[in-house]
Amino acid sequence: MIKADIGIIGGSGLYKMDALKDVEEVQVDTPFGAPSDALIVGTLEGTRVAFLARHGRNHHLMPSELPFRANIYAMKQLGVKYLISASAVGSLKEEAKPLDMVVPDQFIDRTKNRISTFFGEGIVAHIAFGDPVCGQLAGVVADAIANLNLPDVNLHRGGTYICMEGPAFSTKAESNLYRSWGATIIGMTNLPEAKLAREAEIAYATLALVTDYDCWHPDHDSVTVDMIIGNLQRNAVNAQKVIQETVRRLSENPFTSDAHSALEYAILTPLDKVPAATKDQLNLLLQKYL
Ligand SMILES: CSC[C@H]1O[C@H](OP(=O)(O)O)[C@H](O)[C@@H]1O
Ligand SMILES: Nc1ncnc2[nH]cnc12
Repeated sequence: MIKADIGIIGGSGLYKMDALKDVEEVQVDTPFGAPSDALIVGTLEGTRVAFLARHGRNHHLMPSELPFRANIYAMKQLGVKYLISASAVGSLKEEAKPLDMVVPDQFIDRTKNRISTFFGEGIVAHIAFGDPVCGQLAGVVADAIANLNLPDVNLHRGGTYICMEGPAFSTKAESNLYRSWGATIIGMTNLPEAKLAREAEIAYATLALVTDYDCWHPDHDSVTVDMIIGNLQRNAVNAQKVIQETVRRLSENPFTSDAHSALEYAILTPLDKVPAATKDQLNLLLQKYL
């Protein structure tokens, strides 16, 4: 059975991890369909890790098309306990410059069209989500960034990530509205992942890599893909260094997170009243509570 302790989801620009050794490509099937791509399981800093390109290795899936449930369930099937999500983001604050890294601690949901729960079909659960990322894992990621001292990269500990539907970027009115809410960064992918990871009792943290100033900044042109391609490439190199350092630190100091028992008091439906087909489908999440 192929196993990995740490999962890595690579976003725009990060389609592979060059430093992985003893690599196996695993086609994982889940009750929620196929993930975005094969999972690449390999050794990094002596630990087995599983890498998944969120949009597929050729970036063929839009944010609204991503199989979020399959992606998180596939990680769970491999035994992943810690999940690091690398993501390209626009900046909503002057001080968060392109190439900077933000480790957010909050999200605001502006998506319209995402399935963000494994529950339903005869079972109801409400996970606590006041602190949507695992503070311990976020701390390890932030410490890794601080320790690396990458040129032209400032670290921002904490901040709010607006998750919009896309695929079009925001209007200036929207961008300024999010700024008035005090948000730090904007992207299109991380909130459904964070919710599903919490339901799957996987500790989740975001490594947000700033590519642009969205469209609010008077001294910068509005974001276009063409404009951010160079930053995506530089960010991908930096992200791999941060992920490697994070994995090294995690392997040396593994921890138990509240996320690892998130379902303990979340399920309202008596488990003996849950339809058998639903119980089967969610077996991996429910087995420890049966
Ligand atoms: C490359 S511009 C928009 C695109 O980038 C972000 O992707 P990811 O979060 O997967 O790194 C953003 O969410 C959009 O999908
Ligand atoms: N400005 C932006 N808005 C939404 N997602 C992004 N990903 C990178 N830059 C972005």
